[in-house]
Amino acid sequence: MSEIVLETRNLVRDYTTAGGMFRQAKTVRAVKGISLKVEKGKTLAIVGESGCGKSTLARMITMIDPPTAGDLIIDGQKVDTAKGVSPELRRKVQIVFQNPYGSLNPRQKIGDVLMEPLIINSDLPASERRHRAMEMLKKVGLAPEHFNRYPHMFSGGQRQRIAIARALMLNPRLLVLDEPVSALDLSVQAQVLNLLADLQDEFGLTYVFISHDLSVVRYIADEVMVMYFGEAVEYGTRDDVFSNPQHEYTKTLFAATPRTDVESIRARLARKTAAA
Ligand SMILES: Nc1ncnc2c1ncn2[C@@H]1O[C@H](COP(=O)(O)OP(=O)(O)OP(=O)(O)O)[C@@H](O)[C@H]1O
Repeated sequence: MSEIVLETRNLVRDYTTAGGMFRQAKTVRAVKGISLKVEKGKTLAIVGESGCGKSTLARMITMIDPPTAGDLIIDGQKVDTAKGVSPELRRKVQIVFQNPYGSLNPRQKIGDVLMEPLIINSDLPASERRHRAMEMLKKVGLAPEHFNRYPHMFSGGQRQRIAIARALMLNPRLLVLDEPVSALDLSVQAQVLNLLADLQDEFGLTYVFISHDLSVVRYIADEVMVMYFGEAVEYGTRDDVFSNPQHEYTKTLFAATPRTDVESIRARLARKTAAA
């Protein structure tokens, strides 16, 4: 039987902007009732143009920003969204942001970046924390000597690997990836996407992958949701959505998007690695 790691039922998020002397307070419904289910080990990609509510949905799933209404169910358990994030939820659900420059503290060595979640959320002894951080560095394709270096000493792709490693330190069930490769060069994008695919296989991870890049989505997703003005206008398997889009907006989006070919870069990288 399939195991559902993430379910949302009618998630809604309203934002109220403050009023002023000449302005009335206004409420904007950024997400208008999103329902979805993601099975263990699968990737749901959320696509749509800027401002359609993708990041708001990501922030609700990770409880950075609690929903205004609706249900959030993680591993079959309804989250009490009024109570804020429990330590259990923090362990199970992690997020990786687009900007690896902004998400790492420049004054913290990489080893400390990786060990921090364990200090806050576990009672592992220091030697074990260090061992786990070293192991995770290797898993994301970095080396033990990187442990004592600072973020500015790494390239963009390496920094994103560090952010992914940090997100995995607590063995989460669900990883929300908010445009994780958008800030990277195309060839580096392919490497990071490969890494994410490998880590998913190794750890049985479930992904919610937010992106505006359809070639990336075509490569990484099992299922695709297309959002438009806070609503899901399309939701289905990747092949169904790509080969037979139903909604006018999706048809226009697909027609307007040039295909940057991440898949061909991936194939080239695979050939290079095989030849090395
Ligand atoms: N904190 C906030 N206060 C007020 N309005 C907000 C806030 N966050 C988001 N919004 C509004 O909610 C809507 C959805 O924004 P959101 O950032 O989720 O879209 P997005 O699809 O992720 O866009 P992008 O790809 O540009 O990040 C937008 O109209 C945005 O202006």
